[in-house]
Amino acid sequence: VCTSKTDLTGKTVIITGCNTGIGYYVALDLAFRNARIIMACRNAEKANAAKEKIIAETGNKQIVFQQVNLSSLQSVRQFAERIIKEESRLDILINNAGIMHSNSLLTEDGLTTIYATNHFAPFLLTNLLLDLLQSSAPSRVINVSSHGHKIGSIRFENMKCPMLDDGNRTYANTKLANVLFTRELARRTEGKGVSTFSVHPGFCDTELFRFMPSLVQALMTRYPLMKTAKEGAQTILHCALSEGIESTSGEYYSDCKVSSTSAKGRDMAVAKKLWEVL
Ligand SMILES: NC(=O)C1=CN([C@@H]2O[C@H](COP(=O)(O)OP(=O)(O)OC[C@H]3O[C@@H](n4cnc5c(N)ncnc54)[C@H](OP(=O)(O)O)[C@@H]3O)[C@@H](O)[C@H]2O)C=CC1
Ligand SMILES: CC1=C(/C=C/C(C)=C/C=C/C(C)=C/C=O)C(C)(C)CCC1
Repeated sequence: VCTSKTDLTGKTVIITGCNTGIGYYVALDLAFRNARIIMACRNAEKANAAKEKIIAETGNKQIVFQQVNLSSLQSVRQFAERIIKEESRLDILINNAGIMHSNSLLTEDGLTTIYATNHFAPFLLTNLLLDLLQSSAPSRVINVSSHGHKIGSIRFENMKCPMLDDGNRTYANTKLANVLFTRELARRTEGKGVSTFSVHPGFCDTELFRFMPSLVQALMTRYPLMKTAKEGAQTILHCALSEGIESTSGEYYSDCKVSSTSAKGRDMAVAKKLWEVL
């Protein structure tokens, strides 16, 4: 459990995909801490309903919805432009949104939807907002990854269109990209007041598994060690709020402590090369 007492009065936070699941509970907790929260979500109806719930529960009226579809690079660029124009500061960026489904869908940019949403969008968004994060330092970027990254690998030759790659595990590959992106981002922002962490939230009962067969979903929810979405929010909150963890920038966290990644998750040559794709 995140035990930080940090208050966020005067601070601005962006959380992607926070109308439901783990992101919702991150937003709710940070609203209790008086943050100005920008809910970066794709569905206006769902986002506004979640926003009203958070305002009603916390009394914090500084909750704003800004529409973004993370499976569209144009939408990500437009969102970042609006933020840069309208916001004077950005203290915490939480790249939480993610999807897990078949990789046969392609975006308008010709990317596999799952790779576009889980890796290319947070990669692009963070880089577009980096100057604002740096001018607001000390600031933080949290990238929500998964232990699933441990069976992932990065294949640059078909990263944009992995459906051509038989035997791929696209979700796991995107989560490995999150781990590596975080490590290289930490290297690039060293000494600039921006800290970044990748997080495994735990195996949580959320809508992430909505595209799986209902029988599998039913079996999963009977798994006794499954966390609630609120429990899944804790490590993200720890990385966003805890004092004195800046020296671990770039690391991967699970259960509110630094955790180990796969060997591929420590390959800095691959991490650096991520900046050459897109
Ligand atoms: N649940 C688990 O066991 C685990 C989850 N994770 C990670 O945690 C993160 C949160 O997932 P979780 O809460 O479980 O899942 P949910 O499906 O409950 O929430 C995902 C959120 O992402 C949003 N989203 C999806 N696609 C887009 C898009 N194109 N543009 C904008 N927003 C989008 C969803 O919006 P909408 O409601 O409109 O679909 C939703 O708000 C993900 O990165 C996931 O990979 C990691 C390990 C385990
Ligand atoms: C498939 C399946 C199971 C396990 C699923 C697990 C462990 C999923 C983990 C998913 C993660 C970590 C996703 C997020 O990144 C159970 C419940 C054992 C039994 C029912 C079928």
